[in-house]
Amino acid sequence: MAEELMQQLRSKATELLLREEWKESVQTYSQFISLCQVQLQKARDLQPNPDNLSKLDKSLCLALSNRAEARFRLREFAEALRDCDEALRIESAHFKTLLCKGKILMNLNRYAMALGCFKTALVDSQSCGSESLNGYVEKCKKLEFLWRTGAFDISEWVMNRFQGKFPELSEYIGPVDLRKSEISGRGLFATKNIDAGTLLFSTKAVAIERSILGGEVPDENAQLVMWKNFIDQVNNSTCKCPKTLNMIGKLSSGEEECRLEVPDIGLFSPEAEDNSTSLCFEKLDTNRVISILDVNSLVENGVSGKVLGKNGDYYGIGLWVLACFINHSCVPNARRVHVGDYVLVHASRDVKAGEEITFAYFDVLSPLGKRKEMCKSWGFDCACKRCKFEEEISSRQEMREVEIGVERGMEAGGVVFRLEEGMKRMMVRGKAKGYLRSSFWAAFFDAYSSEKSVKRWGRRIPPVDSVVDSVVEVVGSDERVLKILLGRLNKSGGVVETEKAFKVGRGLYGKVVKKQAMKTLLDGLSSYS
Ligand SMILES: C[S@@+](CC[C@H](N)C(=O)[O-])C[C@H]1O[C@@H](n2cnc3c(N)ncnc32)[C@H](O)[C@@H]1O
Repeated sequence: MAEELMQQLRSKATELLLREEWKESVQTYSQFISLCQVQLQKARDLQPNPDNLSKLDKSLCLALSNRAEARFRLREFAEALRDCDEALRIESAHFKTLLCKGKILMNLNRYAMALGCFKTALVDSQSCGSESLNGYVEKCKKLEFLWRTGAFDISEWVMNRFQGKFPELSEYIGPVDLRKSEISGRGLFATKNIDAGTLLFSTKAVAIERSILGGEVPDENAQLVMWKNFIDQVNNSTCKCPKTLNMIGKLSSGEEECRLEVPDIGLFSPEAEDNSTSLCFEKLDTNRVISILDVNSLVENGVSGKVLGKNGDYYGIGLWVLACFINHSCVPNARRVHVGDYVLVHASRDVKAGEEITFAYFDVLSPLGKRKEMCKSWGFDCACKRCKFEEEISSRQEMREVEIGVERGMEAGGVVFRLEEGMKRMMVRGKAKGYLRSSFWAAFFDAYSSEKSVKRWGRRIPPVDSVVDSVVEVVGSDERVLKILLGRLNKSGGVVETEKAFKVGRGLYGKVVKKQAMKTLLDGLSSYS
């Protein structure tokens, strides 16, 4: 009777699996597995018949393996892994299970462990002769190497004008660590001296919601739908994966950041184990999820971000957990490049060991007043060195004169001239000069963009090079600054300027774009008006 029922359930579950009806297949396999486990127990207790036991064990192992495959397709990775481990306890070299476990681990970016599974399966695969297994081994080796070394290279894809598949990327944590921040709560810090363009980390989104939002005024309804879908996705991920739940639980929801614990950066490594032994874990309250997303989600085309290979109307919002620990500064030193579901964060200028890694949450090539407004909309007051310095000199006559010039629509060259003269009188030097040039960048940009203006103001305004140097020293590489530099390069074309353009380009796109591909990007930028 029981045998007959088991037979029926097994046939039905297999059929559902073949029809790719994953959810129903999981349900039917679960019924089969429960029944099989009861039968096994009975067989052990009552009539220890080795043949019968072995037959039941084999059936159970295969059912667990198939349920794992269905759960994998449903992206229920934690449960799928549990099934694999249970199946492997019955038969340690079960080919199908090893393959499935390897695929799950690869999806979780746990490359070293995945490679272990594929290699064990390979030993046993002579009889199976699996070509796809060799493919997995090769892919996994490559990703494991990237994860260990951070030696990313997206040049080929860039040179193909972003056509075809995204380059294969892995997660990676470079020379950074999490510590208490003087800015607010926790922050990310450089653990050694880093030069512009160095990859700091790469991480895959927990969730991303994308849409094409065209038009001048973004459609509010479409944005609301996106936001709702995004929250659902995050809730879904936390329900399916205890590690994701644990990571998201560590993020700030905006209150009393100074009291938040500093998590070990290892928690965000793909190789970190889920430290929950059971799958019964607490859910995050939806209101808390919303607050966490409010504080931590990033738009793909943010001021310090660049989405490669997408058009202008494209809009994406996502959650990349390690990036959530990066505080804002008006003197930022990091940028991000979005490639597929990954975000690659790199230094946008040279960074010293121990320095905090910071993003520009908004356009920092803007004056103090505007930056203060933007900070307010983010819910904090910025207390960076640049803001403090500008606050201190804001009442000086020289600064008032520059502001009046801007307010009254004075010619850009005139504003630049007033600012430079004012800085001389106030004896503003070094980095502080870069602070003010960055704040009045719009005037510099306009003054250098027009031939007429350059001719008219001639030597009364500083050369492009020195302004670019001081602005990049303060805010790191920026597309608008690079465009001005490239405009100048098109006219003069010197070796020094070319080298400088490449260095600023590295700060903008990161060293993951090598020289030839960088040239493609720079050419695109200089032809874009
Ligand atoms: C993405 S989180 C950054 C990490 C956060 N400090 C933590 O401990 O999790 C963004 C939040 O950090 C705080 N924050 C970031 N930059 C700041 C700044 N320059 N000044 C004050 N607070 C800042 C704000 O509370 C903001 O909502």
